[in-house]
Formats: sequence, C-alpha cells, structure tokens
Amino acid sequence: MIRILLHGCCGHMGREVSATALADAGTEIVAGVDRTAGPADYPVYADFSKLTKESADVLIDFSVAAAVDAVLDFAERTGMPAVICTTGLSEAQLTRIAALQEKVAILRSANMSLGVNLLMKLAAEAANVLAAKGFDIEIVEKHHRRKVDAPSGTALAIADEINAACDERFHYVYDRESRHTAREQDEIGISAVRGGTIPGDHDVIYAGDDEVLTLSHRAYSRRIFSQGAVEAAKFLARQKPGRYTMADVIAASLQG
Ligand SMILES: NC(=O)C1=CN([C@@H]2O[C@H](COP(=O)(O)OP(=O)(O)OC[C@H]3O[C@@H](n4cnc5c(N)ncnc54)[C@H](OP(=O)(O)O)[C@@H]3O)[C@@H](O)[C@H]2O)C=CC1
Ligand SMILES: O=C(O)C1=N[C@H](C(=O)O)C[C@H](O)C1
Repeated sequence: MIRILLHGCCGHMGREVSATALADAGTEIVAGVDRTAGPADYPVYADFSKLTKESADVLIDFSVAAAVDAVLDFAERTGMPAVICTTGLSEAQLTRIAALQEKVAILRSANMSLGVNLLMKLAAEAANVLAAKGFDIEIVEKHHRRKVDAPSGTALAIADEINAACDERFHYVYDRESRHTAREQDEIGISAVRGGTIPGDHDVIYAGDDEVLTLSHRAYSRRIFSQGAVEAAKFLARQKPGRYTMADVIAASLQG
C-alpha cells in the first residue's frame, strides 16, 4: 500500500486525486495539506509543520505556484519523493527543483495524461519534418474560466519538446495583440483561451502552403490527470533520488 500525502487536497484536482486513490487498492491518502480545509476522509493540515518523513511514502502536489515553495522546503527537509503537477512555476522554482533532484526523487509534469504525453512525442516528430519544409507552428490551448496561469504548462511543454527536436531554433510568441509585424519562420505562436468548464484542450497546428495538419488532444474530465498522478506516485515511491518524467511512468506501466 503506497501512502500518499496530498498538497492542494481540497481543490478541484485534489478532490479528483482523492477519489482515484480511494478506488485504487494499492494506494491510500494518509494526509492532506490545504490552506482552506474542506471535507476529506483523512486529516487535513494548514501547512507542513506537523508532517515528517514518516507521515507518507510520497507527496502529490496540485496547488498554486506560490504554494510550491513550501512543497520544495518539505521535500528537502524530509527527502520524501514528490510528484509536482502544479503549473506556472517561476524560473527560480524550476532551478530549485533541478538542484533538489540530487537528493530527492522528483517528477514534475505539466500534464499527467497518457494522451498528452504521447501528443508531445508526435508533435516533435511532426515538427522535425514539417518545420524543415517551411510549415509554421502554432499552439492553441483552451481551459476553464478558473485557470490562473497562461499559457498552460502543457502548451509550454509541447513547445519545448518541439524546440528540443529542432535544435532549439524557435522562439515563442505569446498571443499576438501587441505585435504588428508579419510572422517569422522561427517562431512558435502560443495562444490561450479561457472559459466555462473546459478541462483542457491543446491543438498543435502546422500550417504550410495549401495544407494544414493539426494534432489535437481533448480532456473530457480531470480523471485522466488524477489517474496519471496516482500512477506516478506509485512509481516514484520506489525510486532513488533523481529526475523522473511521465515517459518513465508510462514505459514502466507498459512493461507491466
Ligand atoms: N499536471 C497536470 O496534469 C495538471 C495540472 N493542473 C495544475 O494543478 C494546479 C491546481 O489546479 P486545480 O486543482 O484546478 O486548482 P484549484 O484552485 O481548484 O485547487 C488548488 C488548491 O490549492 C489550494 N491552495 C492555494 N494556495 C495554497 C497555499 N498557499 N497552500 C496550500 N494550499 C493552497 C487552493 O485553496 P483555495 O481554494 O483557498 O485557493 C485549492 O484548494 C494548477 O496549477 C493547474 O494548472 C491541473 C490539472 C492537471
Ligand atoms: O489548470 C488546469 O486545469 C490544467 N492545467 C494543466 C496545464 O496548465 O497544462 C494541465 C491541464 O491541461 C489542466
């Protein structure tokens, strides 16, 4: 039984992860941390001060960027493996995560779904061919009205994956409202739409002369993210300190 500590446990994703872990015979949420306590089947703490290395086997975080420093402090203090799913992290937080990976098993992913993680690979493969042939690449993401960060962490991760596959030749242009110049070839345009209850849509558009290829992912619920997070927690709890990705989790699950 993998014992999970859930940060942001009373939020939308926190509640979804609680339901997924409850339905999974191999996991149990033993405690949560959230600034606003809501109903839960486990004790909920306002901060990490009363929690120790023995409190759980692994931590899952779905909160808000400003609260992630406390997660990193706790991981550093206890060495507890941490699955960090919160998006919109600062450069300083990303640098700190890179340093922490020497001491703690950490998996940070902007998207825990199987489909998006496959989309990232396909998007890089398509870019390799189509960018060389002069196609322009644009990413459009759509999310619910509550989302505070833009563009989505997933849109940035897709752009980074494409850029890595294309010798880092692209720079990113966010929305176009302030630009009054023609598009350059070595740019990836990234645009965000916010509204309603959309759980998360991502389109990667390759626009060439007289043809357009679009790779799309649609989340129809948040369960795909919570299932990925619980799988990642089960995987990470067994790992040595280091940096892990959802590709590692998916590869391990395919091996059975
Ligand atoms: N990697 C992935 O696959 C996915 C990532 N996400 C990311 O996860 C994050 C959370 O999303 P979501 O659940 O929809 O957001 P919610 O706002 O619904 O939940 C966040 C929770 O964290 C709490 N919180 C805020 N500040 C603090 C703090 N300082 N200390 C402790 N808890 C705090 C919030 O409390 P309060 O309500 O009082 O503000 C809330 O309960 C976002 O960054 C989102 O982008 C989401 C889905 C998938
Ligand atoms: O805030 C959300 O809801 C989501 N955030 C993630 C992101 O920023 O990429 C992942 C998912 O699309 C849902």
